[in-house]
Amino acid sequence: MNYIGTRGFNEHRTFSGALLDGLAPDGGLYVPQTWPTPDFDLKSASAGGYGDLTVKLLNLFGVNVLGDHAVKAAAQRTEDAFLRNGEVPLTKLDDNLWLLELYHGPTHAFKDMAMQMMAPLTDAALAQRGKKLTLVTATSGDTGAAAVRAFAGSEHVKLVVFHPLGRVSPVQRLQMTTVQADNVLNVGVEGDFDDCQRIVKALLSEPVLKQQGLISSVNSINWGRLLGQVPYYLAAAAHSGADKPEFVVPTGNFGDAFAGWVARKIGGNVGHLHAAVNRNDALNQAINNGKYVRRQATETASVSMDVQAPSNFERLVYEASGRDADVTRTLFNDFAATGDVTLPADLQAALKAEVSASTVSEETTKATIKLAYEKYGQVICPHTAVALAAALERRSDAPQIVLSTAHPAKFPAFVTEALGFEPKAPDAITDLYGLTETLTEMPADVAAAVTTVRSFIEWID
Ligand SMILES: N[C@@H](CCOP(=O)(O)O)C(=O)O
Repeated sequence: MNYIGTRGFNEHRTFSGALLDGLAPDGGLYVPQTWPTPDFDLKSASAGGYGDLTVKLLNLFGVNVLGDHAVKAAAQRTEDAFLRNGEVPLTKLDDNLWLLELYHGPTHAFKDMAMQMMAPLTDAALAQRGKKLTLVTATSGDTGAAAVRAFAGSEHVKLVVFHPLGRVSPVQRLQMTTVQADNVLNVGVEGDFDDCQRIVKALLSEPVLKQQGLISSVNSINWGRLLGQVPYYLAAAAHSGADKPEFVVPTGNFGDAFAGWVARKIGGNVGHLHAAVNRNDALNQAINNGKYVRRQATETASVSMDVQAPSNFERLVYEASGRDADVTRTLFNDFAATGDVTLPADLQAALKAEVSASTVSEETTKATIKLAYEKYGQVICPHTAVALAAALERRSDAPQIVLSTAHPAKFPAFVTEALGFEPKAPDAITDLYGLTETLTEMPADVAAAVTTVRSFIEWID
């Protein structure tokens, strides 16, 4: 299994190469050269357990270049982050309606599954090459916390996490800034998530940094990160017993929804995919109105979804255009230059055939948190509420699985406003309050980021 880029990069990287590059050298995103056909039954694939399913899936996508030991370690760690008391965390709300609780890992967000897996895989890839690595990562809250948790203390990795200053929840910030590890640097950027992601993409091809050693990212632009999110679609679909359930996904950088697309593409028991966004709805506008426009992100309660330039939209465009690298490159280069592109009508229609999308207001988000508690007895986070609201609006006889992506105690203020009481927090969250924080601040500027990262990574080979 080799990987190529969405903008025409065709040098065929192995999984290991794609993992350590993060982005293809021409700025495109890595995708498998061809979509593999599993030689195992995906519908019953989780019968042997989540770890076993993950091993099969990782091998299918060529992760075995890193050796069986690394694959097994990765699968074990992702299983530990996924299960709730040893079980698939699927909660039935109603006939044909489930919540998939993806927040039972160490930082109480769905990012833990893939990030726990990325740490042993990255270690194995570096050991094979005898190299060290700088990881740069943009976060609107959950990715950064999960990355810090997974990589803190790693001997071979230095991790720099950029978050929009004052625009992640206090718990998310504490999860990042209170981890005192020499190999981790937290940077608050005077801007929004899209500024952070733009900076990260620029750093990956920055000549001075590249000269100093390997540099990659653990955002979902990295194929390895995204692959770690595929198994839970298959496990949830199998566990529900439903035939081709629809998945409704709270959406920011579009990595999670695209992982669902991958699960379906390789023949998984996955039906329709719906991306639910908050009022930062560039993705919804692109899919439904054919206009992809970059606006400044505004703050919402579902803060991790405050994204206006969702990176994985590029993978969807590549696939929907029939893997047309010229169309993809032109569209995303134009978008980077002007921030305003109109999609060709045939491309828009093709995108719509793959994924639907809708926008949920702040008012509806709050009302849905209340409804989830009163009708279903569930306390949910604002991101989950966005997806549940979208699912309820789409309700038919079709089975639906709503991804519940974070613990409500990561967003206590808004959840308390909605419910009139504070969500019960696990010890891992209450223990954060009062700890010492370490944070560097910086303008939303690539040159400033280069200086910041350079002075942090002087040990690189
Ligand atoms: N919602 C994310 C934004 C980054 O997404 P990723 O999937 O590309 O890592 C966050 O919480 O940071």
